[in-house]
Amino acid sequence: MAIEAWFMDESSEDQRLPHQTNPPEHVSMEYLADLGVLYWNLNPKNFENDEELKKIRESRGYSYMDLLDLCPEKVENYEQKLKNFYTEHIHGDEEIRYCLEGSGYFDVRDKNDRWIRIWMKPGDLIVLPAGIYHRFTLDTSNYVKLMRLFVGEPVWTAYNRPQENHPARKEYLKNFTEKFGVPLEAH
Ligand SMILES: CSCCC(=O)C(=O)O
Ligand SMILES: [Fe+2]
Repeated sequence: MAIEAWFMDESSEDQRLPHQTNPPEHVSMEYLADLGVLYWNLNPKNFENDEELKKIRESRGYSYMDLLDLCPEKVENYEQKLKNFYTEHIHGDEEIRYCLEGSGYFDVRDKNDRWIRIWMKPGDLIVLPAGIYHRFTLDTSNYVKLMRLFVGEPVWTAYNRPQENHPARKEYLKNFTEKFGVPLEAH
């Protein structure tokens, strides 16, 4: 099963709406893979003893794991956190999220700096590469339960855009240049 992703429209309406263009422009897994985004579809009901998840964690060194239940009762400074999640940023490391319940949107910038909206639903595991500009919002269902994975001790620090001199950003752009032979415009 593939994940659903599309280019976003320019409207400033409620961030929890789908923001599809008219007509919709769907984005393939191959296109996302070119941006360095990895994807797996797993059985979310079996996350506690899933051999496939175990293999992914072992092969990629994801030793750390915790669960984030994104609702006002369970998260301190809920509104502020949601605001921060939707502020465009990068990290010095991969961001790995596995959706167990509910749903939400990860937005990532493509090589022409357009927003791609990735709809995370139960069973979707994605890896965003270090240095990719991204943000996250709940959708209109208003609830998501995510597994967070990390290599070693987790670092959640977000560096808000612009970050063109951040080593992770430079490295990400360099990977692009090597892959496509042309530099990604620095924004
Ligand atoms: C709710 S997890 C996704 C938000 C995000 O980009 C982050 O935590 O850095
Ligand atoms: Fe992030």
